[in-house]
Amino acid sequence: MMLHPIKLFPASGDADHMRYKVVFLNNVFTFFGIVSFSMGIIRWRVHPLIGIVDIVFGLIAFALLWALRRNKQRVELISGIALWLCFLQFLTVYFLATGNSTRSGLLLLILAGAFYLKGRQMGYQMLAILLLLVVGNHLTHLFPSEYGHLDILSLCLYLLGQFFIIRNYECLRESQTNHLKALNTDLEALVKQRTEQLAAANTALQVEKENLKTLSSTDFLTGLSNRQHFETVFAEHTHTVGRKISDALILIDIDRFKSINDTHGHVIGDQVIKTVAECIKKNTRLSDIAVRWGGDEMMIYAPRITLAQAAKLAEKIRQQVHARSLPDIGQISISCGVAMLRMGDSLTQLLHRADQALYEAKQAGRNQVAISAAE
Ligand SMILES: Nc1nc2c(ncn2[C@@H]2O[C@H](COP(=O)(O)OP(=O)(O)OP(=O)(O)O)[C@@H](O)[C@H]2O)c(=O)[nH]1
Repeated sequence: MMLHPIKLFPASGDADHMRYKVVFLNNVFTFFGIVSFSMGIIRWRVHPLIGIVDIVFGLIAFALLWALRRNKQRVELISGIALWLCFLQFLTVYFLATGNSTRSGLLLLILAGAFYLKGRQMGYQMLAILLLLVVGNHLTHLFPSEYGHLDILSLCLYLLGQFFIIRNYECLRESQTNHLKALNTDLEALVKQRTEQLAAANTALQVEKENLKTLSSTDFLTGLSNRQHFETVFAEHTHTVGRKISDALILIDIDRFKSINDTHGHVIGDQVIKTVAECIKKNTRLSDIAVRWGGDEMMIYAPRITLAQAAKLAEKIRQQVHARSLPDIGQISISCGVAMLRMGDSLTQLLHRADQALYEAKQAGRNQVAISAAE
């Protein structure tokens, strides 16, 4: 349950972080001002000096109340002034008044106020000053006082008793605060640990996602893009491509691959496919897409390229493949068919022209590049 300070007078600006002190001082000034002022008027006839002192301090209390209402942020300064004025009034009343020991209760108020408003150090100092003054004056009789030995003893005991209660309460509060702080530190560490774990898990997930994405778009054997990925990219690309398209498709097929497989087995056949794929990868730009279309058929889709450049690229790859000598097999060769993308072309139409060119290359004796007759 949340505890709230008791308000004698409603204090505005309660959102202030020092509102407890402000409310406390508001109450003290109001209560003290009324009491002191009234007591001053009552005492006026019996003891004019004390009456004047009471009235003056009552007025000062109202002045402080007014100052506090205008300057809440200066609560520390105002509370300091109030404390010392209170102390001053105690001195005047204590040393000048006669015939009444009840006002010594003011001592207890000053001590509690010092602890509450100014903290432990000020509380200790005030306790020492008050004890010294009371006991010192009683021993030296510097100022006239009607307090007897027992009065002084009980006063000192009240002061000490109050001090122990405040001190113990402070210790209790401190241990509770420390306990809360320790809990908070544990909680912060736990939150930090969990956040780090979550961040690590998130990064791992991202990496896994990227890996899966790459895997789903890559041909396992060659590392080239797979057919499905190319079909998607081609559809997106032709959707956004402008009027000035100049893209080429180079269709590549390994010559007499069936007989390589039949003679040397599928494992060696796979090696041949990988070798051709490496040559293709080595000669493609970042903007090109190298694809394993299926079986021993691969292709390069090269955007922003002329027909002559595409044919030259195909020829270069053909020469490089032919220049390689594979263990057990020796030389291998490829045939290439080149076609250019036309406005409104579907992939099937483009492929059909490239395939026709490839067929021409095969018919003409293989190990060569042919350009589509439609170009
Ligand atoms: N090793 C291996 N062989 C494959 C793979 N996929 C398809 N093949 C084989 O590749 C051969 C394809 O041969 P074709 O392209 O039809 O004919 P070819 O012998 O290359 O004759 P030309 O193309 O006319 O020169 C078939 O024997 C398929 O079994 C694969 O992933 N690995």
